[in-house]
Amino acid sequence: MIRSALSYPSKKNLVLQCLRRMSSLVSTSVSEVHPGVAHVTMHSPPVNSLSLSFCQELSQNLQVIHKDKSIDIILLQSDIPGIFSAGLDIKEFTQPKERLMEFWTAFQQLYIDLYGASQTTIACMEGSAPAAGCMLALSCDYRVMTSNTKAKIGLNESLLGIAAPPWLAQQMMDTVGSRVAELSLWRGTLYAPEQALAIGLVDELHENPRERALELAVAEFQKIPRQARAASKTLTRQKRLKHFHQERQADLEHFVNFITQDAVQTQLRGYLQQLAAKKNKK
Ligand SMILES: CC/C=C\C/C=C\CCC/C=C/CC(=O)SCCNC(=O)CCNC(=O)[C@H](O)C(C)(C)COP(=O)(O)OP(=O)(O)OC[C@H]1O[C@@H](n2cnc3c(N)ncnc32)[C@H](O)[C@@H]1OP(=O)(O)O
Repeated sequence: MIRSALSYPSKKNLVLQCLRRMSSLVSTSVSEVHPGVAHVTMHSPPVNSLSLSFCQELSQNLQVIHKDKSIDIILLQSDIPGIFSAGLDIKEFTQPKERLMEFWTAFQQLYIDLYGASQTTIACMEGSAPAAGCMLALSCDYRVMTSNTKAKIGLNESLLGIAAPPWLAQQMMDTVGSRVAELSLWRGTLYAPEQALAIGLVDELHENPRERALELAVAEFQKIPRQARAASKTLTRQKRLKHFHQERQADLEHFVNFITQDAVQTQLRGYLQQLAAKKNKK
């Protein structure tokens, strides 16, 4: 579905037009909302879970925006009320080995494309962001979250009987510090907005994260020279990305070996049943 949120009469932009054509096929849309500022909107109901195709599409859109020199700020958002992203699509974990490899490779690529984006990126979270949903937010430069207490954010992988990959754990440590990250990871804590703000997992709470993110982008971030923003990002992220590229193949093998263990598969099936049971109780 195409979002025609091109509320600003910008110059013709072939790249964005091309993105809109691609986006009409699946579950992300891209629109320029202000000169230099693009919304990337996730809309894969019911919960924006990151399936293989969703990861690939989001990556593809980010790669095209990266090449578009007219865009210097990306606002990542969801159009599903109460949800930013439910994280990885758990059903993907039960697929055959070849598919698992393709899936994890696409997820790794999404991390590279978002965490490594040269543009300034802002996560506008109007709802929950567990696990890889939190990864999307952690990969952005700035996080604005709804103040609605129903929303939760964090790395809850341990509650599924699995663990976050090392590079995601590292993002958490870089953001909230080692000790808080350590406790959060083994407890699988999902934080309410005020708690997330208190530990520095998000940067701001707002009733309307989209409105606030656009205001920040235009009134604050665009006033900082673009090349200085990009260079500052390189300072803090280059080392992590280099390490990630070195470990990428090992990370893939580790994922497949880990996720295909019988005990892990049993845990995951149980977790999916819990989700279904919760829904039936509603
Ligand atoms: C040392 C070890 C090193 C390496 C290890 C290697 C590999 C391990 C890799 C681990 C990485 C994991 C990252 C992840 O992202 S795992 C996914 C974690 N996500 C969750 O736990 C979220 C679960 N969902 C929820 O909590 C809620 O759904 C949510 C709060 C998001 C929304 O709640 P709401 O009440 O609005 O909706 P529901 O009724 O719960 O759900 C609606 C339907 O959506 C389905 N659903 C929800 N989440 C997922 C998901 N993540 N994947 C697939 N499907 C999902 C849910 O079952 C409902 O489906 P239906 O019943 O309608 O069919």
